[in-house]
Parts: sequence; structure tokens; C-alpha cells
Amino acid sequence: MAFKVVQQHDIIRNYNDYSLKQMSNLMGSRGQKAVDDGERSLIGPPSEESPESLLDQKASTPIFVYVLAFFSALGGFLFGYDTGVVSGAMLLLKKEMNLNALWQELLVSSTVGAAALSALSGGFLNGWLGRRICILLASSIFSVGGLILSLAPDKVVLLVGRITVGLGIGIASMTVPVYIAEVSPPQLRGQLVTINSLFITGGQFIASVVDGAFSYMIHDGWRYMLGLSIVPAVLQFFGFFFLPESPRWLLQKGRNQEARQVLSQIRAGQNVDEEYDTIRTSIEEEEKEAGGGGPVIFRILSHGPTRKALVVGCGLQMFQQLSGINTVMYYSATILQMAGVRDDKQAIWLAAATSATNFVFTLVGVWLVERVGRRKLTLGSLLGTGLSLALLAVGFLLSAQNSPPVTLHPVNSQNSTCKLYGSCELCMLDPDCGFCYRDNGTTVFDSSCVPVDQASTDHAAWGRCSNRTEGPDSSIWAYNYCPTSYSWTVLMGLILYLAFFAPGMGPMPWTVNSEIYPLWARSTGNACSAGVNWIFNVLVSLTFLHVAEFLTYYGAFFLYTGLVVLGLLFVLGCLPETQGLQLEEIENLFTGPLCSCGDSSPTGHRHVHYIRQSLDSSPAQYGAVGSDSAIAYITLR
Ligand SMILES: O[C@H]1[C@H](O)[C@@H](O)[C@H](O)[C@@H](O)[C@H]1O
Repeated sequence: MAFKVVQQHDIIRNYNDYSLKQMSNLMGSRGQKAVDDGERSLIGPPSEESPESLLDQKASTPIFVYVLAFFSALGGFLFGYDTGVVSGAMLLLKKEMNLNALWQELLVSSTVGAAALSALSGGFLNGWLGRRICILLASSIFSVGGLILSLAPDKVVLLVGRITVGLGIGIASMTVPVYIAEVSPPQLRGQLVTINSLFITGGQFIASVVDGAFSYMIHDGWRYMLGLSIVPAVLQFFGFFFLPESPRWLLQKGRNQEARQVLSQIRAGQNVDEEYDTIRTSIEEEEKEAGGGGPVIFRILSHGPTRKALVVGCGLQMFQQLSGINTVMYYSATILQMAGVRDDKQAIWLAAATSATNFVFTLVGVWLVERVGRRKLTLGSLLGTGLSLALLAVGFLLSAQNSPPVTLHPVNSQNSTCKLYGSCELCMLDPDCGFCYRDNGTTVFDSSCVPVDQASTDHAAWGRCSNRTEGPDSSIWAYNYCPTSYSWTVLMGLILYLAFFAPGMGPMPWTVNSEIYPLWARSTGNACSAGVNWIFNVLVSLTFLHVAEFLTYYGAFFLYTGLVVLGLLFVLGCLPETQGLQLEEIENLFTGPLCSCGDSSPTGHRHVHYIRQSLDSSPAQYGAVGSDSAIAYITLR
């Protein structure tokens, strides 16, 4: 069989230049059209999809795809739950187990660190065992981890439990988007993969509600907080017992018969010949092109388009974390305290409101992704995120500039560094000191900067604010925050930040990564980019308080604003639009120079039509299909 394809502008010049690779990309378009509107419009009119036709496609999308997306996205829920629940659990744990700062940090960051390691190794596991087994593996690890955490007799076992759930999170975070992308029809892929991100933020929100509810249970409340994740983990495990493997992985492993069966099961008996052929052709072609031997990562790096895709994928994940989302998610209670919320319980519930905002606006992302596309959504999101971060920074700057002065210098403080600070702002930035003051509703008075109690940051080491939050003379102990009248600027900044981040920069890095690599590079590409996400997650969240100490809070948020501007330039130059394309076509977007991707948005003006000819037709036949923008000639022999 030989294929020759020519596009309108170079019909004559390049008639013979088209390779099988390009043919397979055209076959990709063909497959997509076949999925979109069945065999009837193979020689068909318009390339622009009307909203009505999109609705028709959605209406005819088999429900089974949604079932698959739901059970897979439970992995996202667990990712969100286990990363989100720990802040509330820590409030109880540190009292019950008498944890010092090091142990608290260990228990929080061990999970994220373990997730980074397992995400990186998940690429190998995915290629070897398949997506389904990896999801089963992740859900069993989550169940075991939840069990260990809920029964832990001491902090060492707790640490083991936290590392265990981290291993589950890492595998789930890279496998689930890939699986969903591989089973979805192209016109729904963005939305379904974004649902996984919705489940992540949903998990974080439920975790914060559970934290709030069990924070009243001083003894063992943390066991319920940490252990409840067993429920969705077990549900996912049993669900996946009955759900199929990704047809693309099966085809890659040469299990063609099974792949065809699964594909028609997922497409509920629709004709899957086109889609099946497309995937198979491109796998064969990709294998030739990828050049066989050697570790996949080396093959990715030595092959131009996949190397560029990897840079884009990892860059997106890096900028997602550098925009500071997890300083907001993990420290929202602290940030809210900074904004003037004093009560612990109130701060926990307000933190729940923060994750609710993140969740609700991710929903907006699910709604927008197939309407405006990945690129515009990410750009808009970064722009808004940057402006909100600047607003947050200005809020902190105003608070700092109007920070109450230290007016009392207790004799006891002679041999502590705290006595050196002249204002609350400077005092608050030193982790060893806190601000003890009184106020009459409008003015702060009788204020001093004194050392914090080493056993608990809830009170001062000595003096009016020791061993109680409010003294008999109604002195108030402020650790890590200052009384300020600019709370509203910070609160506004926080809410706007989440409203802009959640629909775009939250989900898009995961969605885009699930679709930009060819099949042979998909597991490894996603493993690397998820690994980058987790590594930068650890870096940013572990350094936040130190960065704030060196640069002050407003300095830290101006820094994140600067990083978001860099992210914006990166996305502007390098992120192509992948909306609506068959997975097999997307590699083509990365054939140009790296930072020209922004120009190559294919939607709307690069549609190629095709003709299907059966193989037993006459020796040489020519077909031509015209559209406004392109013409394809196909020769079949
Ligand atoms: O996409 C998710 C989401 O936005 C979460 O809120 C955040 O905690 C994760 O780090 C991120 O990867």
C-alpha cells in the first residue's frame, strides 16, 4: 500500500514528498472525523464544528466513557485528599504526639517527596504493566497507607504511612490523566481529563471539611481525618477490577484482538475500524521513527518533536508550582491569620472556603476547556493569577508599611534576638519570636516582641502571653502574623488568585501532558513532567516560610508574580493548541522550532479531509476532497 498526500499550497511542488508519517497524521484526522460523525461523512463538508454538532456528539458519547473517567479520577480525589488533609490533622497531631517542627515538616513533605519518586518510576511501570494495573496498584497502596495512618501508634509509623500514600499519589498522578486521555473521544478528551483535576481540588476541599469537622475531636480525630481516604481507595480498586485496559496500550503490546474488543466496548458498539486503524498505523509508524532500542528517555531526548513536547510538558508543570499554588493551599490558614483572622477554628473553616473556591473554579475550567481551548485558557489564567499575586503582594506591603511598632521592651528579653525588632513585621518574620499586644479595636498598644515557647507556637516562652492565647489583661499573642487593617486586600487577592488559577493553570498542565506525547513516549513523558511537578511542589512549599523570612511576605509574593510573568512568556511562545485533535496527530505540532508553537494553532484552519478506499479497489485511484483551507489527495494501491 502506498500513500501520497498533498496540501493545497504545494499540491504540485511537493506531490511526492509526503511520508507515511504524515499520512498517518492525516489518518488521524480521518479517525477523528470518523469518531465525530461516523462513516457517513467521510467525504464531507465543513471542517468547522457547529455547537449543535458538538452537542450531538456528546449526546451520542457512550456513558461507559464517563464511568471510566469517574473511577480513574478517584485517583485524583485521593491525590487531593491526602495532600490536603494533613494541615488540619497536624494541628491535632502536634499536640497529641508532641511533634517538634522537624517532625511536622517530615510528615508533610515526606508524602510529596515520595510522590515525586514514584511519579518518576511510574513511567516504567506504566509501560510495563499497563495503565489499569498501575491504577489498581495505586489504589491498593492508598488503602494500605490509609490503614497504617489510621492505626499508627507513634510518629514513626505515621511517617511510614505518609510515605506509603505518597507512593500511591505519585503513580496515580501520572497514570490517571494518561488513561483518561487514551480512552476518551477527541472532542471530549480535554473535558474528561480536566475532570481529574476537578477531583483533585474536590479531594482537597473534602479534606478541609473533614479537617474542620474532626478538629473538635481532640483525641484521635486525626485518625479519622487520615484514615477516611480508605473509602474512595477501596471503591476505585473494586471498580477497576471490572474496567478494561487502555486500548492504545494493548495495541502497543501487540494484543490487537483485545484492543479492538475494548475499543468497541468503550464506544458502545459504534464502528471503531477507523479509530483502530489510525492508532495501529501510528503505533507502527512511531516505532519505526523512534528507532527501537535504548531507554525511552534517551529516545525522547534524541527525537526533536518529543524533546520539545517534553520541554513544554515539564515547563508547564514547573510554572504551575512556581506560581505558588501550594503556598496558598498548604498555608492558607497562616495567610488568613496574617490577614487578621485570629481564631484557629475560624482559620480552619476559612481555609475550607479557600479550597472550595479552588474546587468551584476548576469546574469553570471543565466547562471552558473544550470551548476556548487549552492555550487561551492557560494564558488567561496566568494573566489573572499574576495580577492577583501582585494584589496579594501589595496587601502585604501595605500591612508591612503600617505594621504596629514595638512599644514595650520587657527586661526578660535581654538575651534574645527578639528585642532587636522595632515593629511587628520584623518580629513576625523571625520564627523564634512572636508579637504580644493589646488593642481597643482600632489601635494596637502595649506591644512587645518576645520569644516563642519552643514546645508550642501557641504562646510566648514567658510573660503576659505565655501559656495562653489571651492573658488576663486581654493581651493577644500573634505568631506568624501581625494585626493589620489591610486584611481585605489580602483576602481579595487570595480569592481572585484561586478564581484565576483554578480553571487554567491548575488543570491544564495535567491535561496538556496527557496528550502531547506519542504513545511510545507517553508514559515516560508523563512520568517526567509529573515528577517535575512534585519536585517543584516540595521546593516551593518547603521554602515558602524561609523565602518570606528573607524577602518578607510581600517580597515573596512579588517573586511569585515575577515567576508567573515568566510562565506567561513561556506559554505564549511554546504551548500549541491541542484541542480536538486525535492523540496521534498532536506530535505534528512539535515539529517546528520550540518557541514557535504558539503560531501553529491548528484549530479552525488546518483541516484535511480524506477518502477511505477499500484495499481491494482498483490498482490506482485518486480522490480529492476540497475545503476552504486544504485539499488532500490520497493514492491507494
Ligand atoms: O493541579 C493541582 C491542583 O491545582 C491543586 O490544587 C494543587 O495542590 C496541585 O499541586 C496541582 O498539581
